[in-house]
Amino acid sequence: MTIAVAPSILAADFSRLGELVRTVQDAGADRIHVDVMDGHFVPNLSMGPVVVKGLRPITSMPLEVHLMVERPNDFIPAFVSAGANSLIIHEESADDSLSIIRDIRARGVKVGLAIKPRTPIDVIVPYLNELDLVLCMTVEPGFGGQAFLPESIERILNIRKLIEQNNPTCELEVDGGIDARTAILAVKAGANVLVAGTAIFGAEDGPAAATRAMRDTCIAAQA
Ligand SMILES: O=C(CO)[C@H](O)[C@H](O)COP(=O)(O)O
Ligand SMILES: [Co+2]
Repeated sequence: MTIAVAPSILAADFSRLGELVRTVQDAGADRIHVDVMDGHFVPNLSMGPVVVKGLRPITSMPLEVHLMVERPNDFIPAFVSAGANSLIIHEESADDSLSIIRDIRARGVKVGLAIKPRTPIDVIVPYLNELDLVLCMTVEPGFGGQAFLPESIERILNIRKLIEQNNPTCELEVDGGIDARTAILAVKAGANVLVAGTAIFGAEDGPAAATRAMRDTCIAAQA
């Protein structure tokens, strides 16, 4: 399966956001990950549809929105209108995940389901047939810059098995503490989409070199 690198703009310098997005695009990033936090589902605030709207005309990369919010249903129309290409909701955030998943797809955008590190992985099974992507959180959601949780590896292996059994075209994304070292472990366990914020936008040698290095090492790990 193709490996995709998804820089998370949560770690970017917002005064230079457009320039940095173009930099990672030119370096081979595959999509941009937009972390949306409401101060309720997670104890932090971040960004909303205006950021997606602002980025839409300056990049050809797909914009994927990771909704860490209560009542995700309330925000779907605004993100779709702003130009999001995929919306990822948390299984833990809504009682009616299936109807929200169907609503997102009916609006012509891709749909993903995220689970937090302590959520049993089996919760994804009833939805798998209708998903484009499963997001396995590898830190507690809410903040960038945290350390990858090592117990995630077994979860990734087991989610990959569920995907192969139920919907082999579904992507498996990992998010949280992904750097060159943990990306290789995640890819070997079965992940194919790598979200990285701090490791890309906080890299000493800059976001372009970090994007290229992550792509190259993951492709090598997969071979
Ligand atoms: O969803 C997130 C946090 O809830 C972020 O996408 C994630 O933390 C990426 O940041 P970093 O690579 O710095 O860990
Ligand atoms: Co995220």
